[in-house]
Order: sequence, then C-alpha cells, then structure tokens
Amino acid sequence: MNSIAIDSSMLRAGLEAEGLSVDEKTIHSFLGYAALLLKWNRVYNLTAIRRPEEVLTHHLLDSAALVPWLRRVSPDAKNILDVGCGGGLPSVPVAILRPDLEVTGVDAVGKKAAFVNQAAIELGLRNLRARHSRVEKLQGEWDMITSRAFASLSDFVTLTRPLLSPGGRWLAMKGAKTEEEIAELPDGINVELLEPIDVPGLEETRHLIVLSQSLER
Ligand SMILES: C[S@@+](CC[C@H](N)C(=O)[O-])C[C@H]1O[C@@H](n2cnc3c(N)ncnc32)[C@H](O)[C@@H]1O
Repeated sequence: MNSIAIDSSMLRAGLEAEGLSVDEKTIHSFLGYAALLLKWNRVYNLTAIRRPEEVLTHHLLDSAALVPWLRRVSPDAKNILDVGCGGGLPSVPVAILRPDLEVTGVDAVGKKAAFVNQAAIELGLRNLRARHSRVEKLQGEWDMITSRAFASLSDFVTLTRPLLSPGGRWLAMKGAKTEEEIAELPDGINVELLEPIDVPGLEETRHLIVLSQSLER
C-alpha cells in the first residue's frame, strides 16, 4: 500500500518540525492514508490535489499542524468533531497522531464519509468514524469542533453551536485573511487565540482560530 512517491524522510522531518514525535507506526499510517487518498481520489472526488509531493505539504503536514494545538487549547478533551471532513482532513491525521481522542468526521456527501470509514478500517484507526450527514442535522456533543476549508467562520460556529460541549472549543483552520471573518462572528463568541501557523514546505499563510462561547446564553 505504501509504494507511492511520498518521501517518508520528508514526511518525518515535516512532522518533527511541527513538534510532533513520530514513530515508524505513525509514518506507516500516514503513507497508507496518502496511498488511499491518491488511489481513490478519482472515484470519490476527494481532492483537487493529485501530486504526491503536494499531498504531503498541502494535506498531510497542513492538517497535522493542528495537532500540537489540541492539547494546549483543550488538555482534557476526550473527543473532536471534524466538520465537512471530505476525504478525512484533518480527521485522519488527528486520529493517527492522537489515538487517545475519539475523532468523528461528518460530511454531507455519503461517498466521502464512506471513504473515511474505509480508511479507518484499513489503517486500524479504532478511534475514528465518519458520519454521513449535514452537520446541522447531526446530534451529539463534542469537546472540540474543527474544520478546514468548510465554510465562513460565522457559518461554522452558527451551524455547530448546539454540538459544542459546555466549556468546549472551536478550532478553525484558516488561510491568510481572518479579520473580516472574525468581525462577522455572532454575539457571545470569544476569540481565544489567533495564531499564524507554519507548515513545513508550504509557502502559504495559515492561521488557527480558537473560539469559545459565553456560557450564559
Ligand atoms: C472544500 S471541502 C473540504 C474537505 C476537507 N475538510 C479538506 O480540507 O480537504 C468541504 C466539505 O464540506 C462538506 N460540506 C459542505 N456543507 C456541509 C454541511 N452542511 N454538512 C456537512 N458537510 C458539508 C462538503 O461535502 C465537502 O466535502
């Protein structure tokens, strides 16, 4: 499954540069996931990115950059929801790197959720499952809710507000421009953190925005 052209030493170096400790099993899981993504992309229409070296930087390392922040932002969190998970970004990298977290992906497109569930089985990720649903129809409660390339910050928060546990945190993975989106947030939402994120091998600007909600509503 790992016979694709993702350079494992670049993957390891990238993850380590992000402050992540990686063992052989982690590298094997990432390569296995990349192989599945590239193999099934045409069938499932998972991503516009097709070149393995771009999958490494734009998807694997970009998504993994979230992981060091999870413990800092929410040290006691037990679970995380990835909204509009698509082919499993960032849910699959999070599930690989944080086996102690229950990771749920949700996507409105059934074949994308099916792909993530199949990847979870093939990679042995027992902490990952994907749900086929529009997020506004989803029920449950999560300590952390994340998204990458899903919607405006305001729509992300509004659609998922009923799903955040008391004291929970949203972690939005965003590009360069964040001010306008932050200005449009609904009342009662607090910006806890706005952090530029360096992704090894990626020239583009990334930001992590961490949000909470005032408890008296
Ligand atoms: C641009 S893709 C991003 C996928 C993935 N997060 C990534 O970074 O590659 C946005 C995803 O959101 C999903 N989506 C859009 N609206 C949704 C909704 N209301 N509920 C659940 N998923 C939704 C789409 O089906 C699509 O897979």
